[in-house]
Order: sequence, then C-alpha cells, then structure tokens
Amino acid sequence: MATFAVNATARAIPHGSVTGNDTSSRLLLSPSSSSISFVSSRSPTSFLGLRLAEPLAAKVPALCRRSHASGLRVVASASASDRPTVLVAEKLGEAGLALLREFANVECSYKLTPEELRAKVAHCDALIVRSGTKVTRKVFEESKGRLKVVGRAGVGIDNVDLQAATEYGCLVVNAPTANTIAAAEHGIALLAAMARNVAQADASMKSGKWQRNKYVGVSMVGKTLAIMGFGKVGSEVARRAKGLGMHVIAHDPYAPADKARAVGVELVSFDEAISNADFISLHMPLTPDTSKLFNDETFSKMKKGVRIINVARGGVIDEDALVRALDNGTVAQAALDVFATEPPPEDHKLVMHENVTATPHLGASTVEAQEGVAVEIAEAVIGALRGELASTAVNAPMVPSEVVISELSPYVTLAEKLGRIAVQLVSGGSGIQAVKVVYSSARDPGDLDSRILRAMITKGIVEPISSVFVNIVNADYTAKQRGLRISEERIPHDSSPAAPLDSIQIHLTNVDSKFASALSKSGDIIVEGKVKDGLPHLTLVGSFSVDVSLEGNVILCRNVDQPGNIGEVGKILGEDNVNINFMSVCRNAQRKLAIMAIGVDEEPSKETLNKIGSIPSVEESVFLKL
Ligand SMILES: NC(=O)C1=CN([C@@H]2O[C@H](COP(=O)(O)OP(=O)(O)OC[C@H]3O[C@@H](n4cnc5c(N)ncnc54)[C@H](O)[C@@H]3O)[C@@H](O)[C@H]2O)C=CC1
Ligand SMILES: O=C(O)C(=O)COP(=O)(O)O
Repeated sequence: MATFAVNATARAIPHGSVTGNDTSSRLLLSPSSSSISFVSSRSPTSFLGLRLAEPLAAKVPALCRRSHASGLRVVASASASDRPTVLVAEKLGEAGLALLREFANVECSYKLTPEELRAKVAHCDALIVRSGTKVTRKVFEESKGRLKVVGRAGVGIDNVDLQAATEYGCLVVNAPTANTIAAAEHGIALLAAMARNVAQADASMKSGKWQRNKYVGVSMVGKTLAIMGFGKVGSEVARRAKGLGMHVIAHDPYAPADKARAVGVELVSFDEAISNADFISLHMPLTPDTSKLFNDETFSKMKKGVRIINVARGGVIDEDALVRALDNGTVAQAALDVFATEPPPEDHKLVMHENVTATPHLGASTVEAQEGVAVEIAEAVIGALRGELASTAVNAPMVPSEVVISELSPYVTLAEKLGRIAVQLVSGGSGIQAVKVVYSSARDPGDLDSRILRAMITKGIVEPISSVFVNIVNADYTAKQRGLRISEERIPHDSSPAAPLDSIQIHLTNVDSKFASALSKSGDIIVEGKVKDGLPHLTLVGSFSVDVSLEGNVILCRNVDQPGNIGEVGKILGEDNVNINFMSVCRNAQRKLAIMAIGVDEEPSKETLNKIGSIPSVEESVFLKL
C-alpha cells in the first residue's frame, strides 16, 4: 500500500474517503489536519477519472484540479512513498509546510519530550525546530547518521549542538533574515511598553484599580538608547528608535562603522555605551564571550535608573545580578523577552518582579515573520536534502575522505589560525570591513584554488565574534552578510613549486589594534604565517618577524630588549603551570625593542597575564586563543 500525502485546504473537509473511478484508489480526508492522503492498493493508475502514470508527482497538478472540481482545494502535491521524511518539531507556518509536503513526508509532532524526539529522529532525514527544542548530541547519536539536515526556523542556533551535528555529518541550516523586523518591532514594543508601564497598568486595571499616579512613565524623546550588537535586528531597532526622537549609540566591535553612520548611529566602546545610556537594548548572539556579559560589574558602570530591553538571548545577562540591580535601583526597569532557561520556572524572580515587563520569547512571533521563516527554512531544508549547497548552512558537513585535500591541509589550518589571530588583535569599536589576503607562491596562479583558504580565514575571523559556524559552503555568504570585503592577491615567490604556498598574509585595513606592534606603517594589522615541517607557524606580526608554532595558544609581548625578560615571563607562566611549547624573540636593534612570541599549551589565568603585562620592561602584551 503506497500512501501519497497531499496537502489540501478546503473550507470544510468532510471526514472519510472519496473513491475514484479506479476503485483501488481513494482519497483519505482528515479535517483535523487539513490533510488528504492518496491511498492505493496497487501502483496507482488512475484517480478521479485521471490516468496516473509514473511518476505520480508529474500528474499531481491535474489531480489537484480534478479534486478541486470535486469540491476540494488541493494546494500541494506529493511524489512517491520513498520520499525523505521531515520531522517538524515546533509550529511552522503553513506556506513552509506546503512546500515541504511537495517534496517529503512531513510529520508534525510538537511538544515532544527529549526521549520522544530521540526515538523519532532515527526515522527522519530532516528535523525542523525553533528555539524551544534542544537538539543535543544524543539526538545525533540516536539518528545513527540518518538525519541529514537540521533546519532552525529562526536565527539563534544556540539550541543545536553544532559540533555534534558536524561530527555526525549533519548539515544545520537556519533562516537568518525573515524574522529580523519582527524581533526589532518587539524590541520597540517592549521599550515603549516599559517606559509607559503599559503591562503593569493593564494588570492593575484588570484587578479593578484606577491608579493614574502610580504609573507615571518616562518619555523616550531625547533619551540615549545604546544598542548592544549592531547586526540585523540591532540596526533595525536603531532606525525605529531614531523615529521616536531618541539619541542612538551602539556598541559592536565587529560592525562596520559606515553601516552605523548610514543610520546616523555612532559606534562607541562597551563602557561608553553602557555608562551614557538611559535605555540599553541587547542584540548580540549568545557566545562564550557574551555569556553573562551583563553582570554585577557591568551594571555598576551604568547610569542609575537605566532601563534594559533584552530580545536577544537570556544567557547574555547574569539574571541574579539583574535582580540585585533592580532591587537596588541601579536598573529602574527591564523588559525581557528571553530567559536563561526557557520556559523560566513559575516563581522566577525576574518574571515576578514588579519592574520587569516579560514576554514568552515572542520576538519572532508575528504572522508575517512565521510565514517568512517557514518558507525560508523549508527551501533551505529541501535544498539540503537535494544535496545543493546551502547558503544559510551554519556548520561544516563532514568532508568525505576522498575530498580531503592532503596537500593544502596544513595551509587550511594555518589560514583559520591566522584569521583567529588577526581578529583577536582588533580593539573594540573600530569594526572590520576590509580584509586583504596575500598568498605568496612559486606556483602558477592557476594552480591554487584559494576558496577553501579564504573560507577558513573567514571562519577564523567570524567565529570568535559570533555564533555563526563558517565552512566552505557559507563562508562567502557570511562575509557578505557581515559587510566583510575579502580581497585576495597572489605574489610570485622565488622558491621550489613543490609546496603550494610559501606564506599567507592577512591585512585588516583601517582598524585599531589592542597590540599596537601588530600595526604596520600603513596602519593595517598584518599577520603572516608559513607551514614548517607540516605545522602552521606565525612568522610576522606588524613589521616584526617572529616564529612561533601555532599548536596551542600564543602570547605576544613587546618589551625593552634587556636581559632577564624571557626568564621572568617563563617564571610567571611556570607558577601558573602553563607550559611553553615554542618561543621566539625578534628585535629591531640591540637593547631597543623586541617582540616575544610565546606558544603555550594551556590558557593562562587573567592574573598571570596581568603579571606579565606589569613586568616593567613589557610595554604591551596580548593573549591569543587559537
Ligand atoms: N527574541 C526573539 O524571538 C529573537 C531573537 N533573536 C536574537 O537576536 C540576536 C541578534 O540577531 P541578528 O541581529 O539576526 O544577528 P546578527 O548576527 O545579524 O547580529 C548580531 C550582532 O552582534 C554582534 N556582536 C557579536 N559579539 C558581540 C559583542 N561581544 N558585543 C557587541 N556586539 C556583538 C555581531 O558583530 C553582530 O553584528 C541573536 O541572539 C538572535 O538569536 C533574533 C530574532 C528573534
Ligand atoms: O530566531 C531567533 O533567534 C529567535 O529567537 C526566534 O525564536 P523562535 O523561532 O520564536 O523560537
């Protein structure tokens, strides 16, 4: 018995079945799910007077017309029963479901327990979720390799274990653009509702009171709003807040300053943003760097009586610290759409706080956004199941061993590490726009396909500052989305063409650096690396030649060239049980300035790094996590 799912809508779908001219075929009608199944006991040949030949899908439009003539409106079709199976685990817009049903068997099962989800994925080729489903390593384990794609119908992918997905060869795609406006509008809705006590006053009226004096609000016009994270949502909130007459500033270490200027917004440092703002609106992803970024220390730097809006992720705020800040009046009010644990416990102190306006993660929940997100994710999932390159892929699919480019492989590692080093040398507030990559090679220009190297440089630059996973599939898309212009240059190198490359240099133009020595005379951050004995090495920082193997993490110090420096740094690291794996010193003249590049196996503690920074002869130092 073959079953062909046909998505249909009808003003009123009757229960039961309709038998066609071919008595072996029936339409099963289900009013509850608005679905119609075409059921046949043998290979179907005709239905409703229509001759059906393989492939069935080609005949479905006509089948739909005939069904329509029979009083039903069939809007999508299906092909054969060996189609992929897509599990939709959270509510998805109808337009997206219709697209999916044209291509796959679609099972919509909401509110699954983790155990139920794990049991189902073993029979699914694709899984579609929103923020409410945790797609854990166990899910990938249980799927035993059948799950080919996870579609996140929205932006934040912090609920999907991307590392596990990658390990299990499962592509993860998201829908990054369709809910931007909805989230921005919700941010503005919360801003205005909080300023004018709308929710509190409404609750008071519903309890029979008329408290005009209690709910005097504050005006928004002329107030300073700090947008933390000037990406898609943050910039749309900025535009709208300017329309309300607010003075808008923003902090985003990685956003291009011209993008902000175009909206009339000044990019400022983190401290400047939080200490000058009357309202602070959070729009950054949840990453290890942003986790609990708003804590006792950062609240203490804010203007007394500041108001905070969070439509990003609950985890960027230390929730206990926010309760304290609300209780002591540092924060006058907060409007929160997101929580560290969702749903939060019933007696959650923030939800219950009288100065907090709370919504249950509604940022993306408009009719329009959900239809848009559903279509965006359905197209991405279908494309991925067809094996097409997905422009919204957020993780790296397993590269089959036959595709591993053994010759380029150490350069692939080098490229990513150089990208990571370069981005960590940028100081906040300056934004990265232009990246120039210079490949020095003895080979003919046509001999080097640099796409994978460029992708890995993009990965190295973007991943430490966002929740996006970059791979060969989505690197160029990601760079474009973030306004990163990556240009590549080949310079001939006079050596043996046995190796594909001599060196890779990365120039970040027009940026400030937290390690001034990384800046070249032209003001660019420059880092260069080479492969030596199969291992990536850092060979140039700014105009200083160095040589440090990039096996662990790296500390760079600029110091006065005098005896005792190496010993002192080594002693401090030793006291913290940090093992040095490589070290090089480069100086421009005797007893003047030197750059020490130290490769370390472990991550030194903050105190250890401070101790190194405060050695009198050390003028500047930076720790680079690789
Ligand atoms: N409440 C809801 O329903 C929704 C929530 N979101 C959340 O909103 C956030 C923003 O989404 P999009 O704008 O689409 O993402 P996006 O990637 O376009 O923007 C994020 C911005 O944050 C910046 N950023 C990264 N680290 C930062 C740091 N340490 N400090 C300041 N800025 C930093 C990035 O450079 C980027 O410009 C995400 O967390 C997303 O999950 C998005 C849609 C709906
Ligand atoms: O897109 C996002 O990041 C969101 O937070 C929206 O989440 P949702 O799809 O509404 O569960």
